[in-house]
Amino acid sequence: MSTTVSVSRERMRWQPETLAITAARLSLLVLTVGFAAAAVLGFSVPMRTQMIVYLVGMVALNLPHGGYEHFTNLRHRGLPFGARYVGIYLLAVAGFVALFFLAPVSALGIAFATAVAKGGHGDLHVMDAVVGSDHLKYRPQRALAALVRGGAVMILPLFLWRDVYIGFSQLMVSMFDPGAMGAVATRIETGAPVLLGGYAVALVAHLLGGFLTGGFSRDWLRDVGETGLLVAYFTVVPVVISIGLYFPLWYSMRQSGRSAVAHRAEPDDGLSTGAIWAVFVAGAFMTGTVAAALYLVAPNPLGVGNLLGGLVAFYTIFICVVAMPHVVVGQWLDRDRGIWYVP
Ligand SMILES: CC1=C(/C=C/C(C)=C/C=C/C(C)=C/C=O)C(C)(C)CCC1
Repeated sequence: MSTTVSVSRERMRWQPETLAITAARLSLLVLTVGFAAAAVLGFSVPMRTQMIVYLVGMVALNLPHGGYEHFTNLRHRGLPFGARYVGIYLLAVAGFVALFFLAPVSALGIAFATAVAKGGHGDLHVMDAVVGSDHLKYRPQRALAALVRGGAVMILPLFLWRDVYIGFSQLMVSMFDPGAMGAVATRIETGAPVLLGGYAVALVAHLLGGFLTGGFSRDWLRDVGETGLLVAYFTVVPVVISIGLYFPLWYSMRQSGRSAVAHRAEPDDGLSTGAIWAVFVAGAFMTGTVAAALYLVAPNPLGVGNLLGGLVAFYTIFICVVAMPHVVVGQWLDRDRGIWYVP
């Protein structure tokens, strides 16, 4: 009798990863429904409020998770590996900043591609570890899944919130070269319908392909549900808020669920609290130094608009400058483990 009770309690007790995935889904669902209702009732959120939400979401909620991601990637890896990682990472940061001076429009394109890659590939590994990805049987299928999930973040808002999107893109480019602004606007204007068409084709191919290889399975159904939620969220929620809350509420929340699964599978490395604290302080110091250096070298660090807009533009360039090597060095050059490690 008591065994039955404890077994059913065990089943009912939620694992951290289940909680994280559910919380992420619920957060985006509530925001999507709320903003859809607001739109129907004719309410709109002032840009000032949107920018404050973005900064709080990205700086206070998302940045700490980025530090934690680096920490878990370097944990268990030894000093030579850590030193090599940090060295290549800083070189990549410097190279990316240099590209913003040489070709700001192309660099901005790489920054946007970083957001797509981080969102998409990060989510693919969450599917592998927690949600289920058995219906994605072939490599091109997995690449398409990552493109569709990450593309929802950057491609959909471009079409639906075009003026705001272009305005901020111009602001970001103006940090380095206000003269390059005209070129950005026309490139984005002409590229938008092509990108949206491509995205629609990729979306249908991804969902159909998953059905063909996985059938009417639980994993496929979950994929349809989550992909649909992302598409609805980025369609309905105004772009500055949608991107600013996607990273903390979806990306980071779900990655913490994946990390919970990864930790369970590996032995404790015995790092003392003091050592963990020291690594975090060193990481925070390095991050702050990169931000300060970017502020000092950029000709117009806060762009040529108002202060709040300038802060959004500066923070976005900064986070892309540190995120690009995070994906390239931390994941794609680190074949053994990478930032989205799944045991
Ligand atoms: C296009 C665009 C934006 C770009 C956001 C980007 C590019 C965010 C990247 C975030 C990353 C890489 C996070 C990593 O953890 C803004 C500023 C929201 C304003 C509206 C238009």
